[in-house]
Amino acid sequence: MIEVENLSKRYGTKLAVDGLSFVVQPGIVTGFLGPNGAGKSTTMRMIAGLDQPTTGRVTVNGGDYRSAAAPMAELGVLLEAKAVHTGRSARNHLLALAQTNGISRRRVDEVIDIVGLQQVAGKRVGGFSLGMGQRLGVASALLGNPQTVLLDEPVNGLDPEGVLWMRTMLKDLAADGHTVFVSSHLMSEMAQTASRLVVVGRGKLIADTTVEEFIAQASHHAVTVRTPETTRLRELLLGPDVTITTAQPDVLQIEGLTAEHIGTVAWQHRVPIFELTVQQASLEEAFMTLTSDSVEYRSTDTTGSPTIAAVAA
Ligand SMILES: Nc1ncnc2c1ncn2[C@@H]1O[C@H](COP(=O)(O)OP(=O)(O)OP(=O)(O)O)[C@@H](O)[C@H]1O
Repeated sequence: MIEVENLSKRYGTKLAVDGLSFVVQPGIVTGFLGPNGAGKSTTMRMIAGLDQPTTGRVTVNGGDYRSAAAPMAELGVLLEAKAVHTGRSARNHLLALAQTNGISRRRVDEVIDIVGLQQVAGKRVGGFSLGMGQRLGVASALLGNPQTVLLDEPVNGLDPEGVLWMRTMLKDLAADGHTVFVSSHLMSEMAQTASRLVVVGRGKLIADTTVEEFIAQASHHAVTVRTPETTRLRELLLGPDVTITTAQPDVLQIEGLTAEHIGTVAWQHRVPIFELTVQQASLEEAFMTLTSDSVEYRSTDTTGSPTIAAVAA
């Protein structure tokens, strides 16, 4: 479990993290989302004990994990590209890490298997692709079989097979009772991986909720109806707080009524319905809506980047 209480971090005049409080529970994957510069990495660095909070506190598994007898069994961390001896093989890198932390050689082979680096474990890390480097980073994080794992953008640089592997591995870890806290810019990926979301913008908490609630909050609750009798159906449904627009000659867009209500009225008045669809925002759309006021750097290209990877002008 990770408990973050009234956490703030100031760099000069910049308040990078502003009074954040949230709890990351074991047994599920929790996603950490926010536009560029929202304070995700700073928060993760403070959780990992690599940065000192200006105010507030963090506990991992109920205490200060660094003073635990075996810190690597408490928290496994994958932050941005790690400093690794590029001349060393992946196995030797992990062996060195294991030795200094009292971890067995057997566990080194286990984590190499878990991350799928068996074929290249003897090769120099310097020749690794970004994706292989990410897998090695995950292997290091898992070496101590930690109760809690903290991963900053772990799918960065992974190919589709690697992304699928990461998703499955994170879910398996959570299903085994671990606490899994993972940041990503890839909203669609988070939708498939995480059960809960902590969303930040300009250092502040925007949402701490389930993926479903997050999407529902930002959805317009519009219902699309396809019928050959648009005029009649419109007359039957119009009322206070109901907005009906004609999307196509045989398609109505209805806001303010549930699909159940629309379907029942149509059935009662023998109006044929060929389609009745509840519109739901995608996680990308929900994210854009809820964080639109907190984007620090905005891209001038508004053609719909799926990643909100905003560009500083
Ligand atoms: N060492 C530092 N000195 C000064 N400002 C910093 C420092 N580290 C981060 N910041 C600022 O704090 C804010 C939060 O940065 P942070 O890297 O935590 O955001 P982020 O959500 O991880 O962003 P990204 O998704 O781009 O990685 C940014 O405005 C950043 O410029």
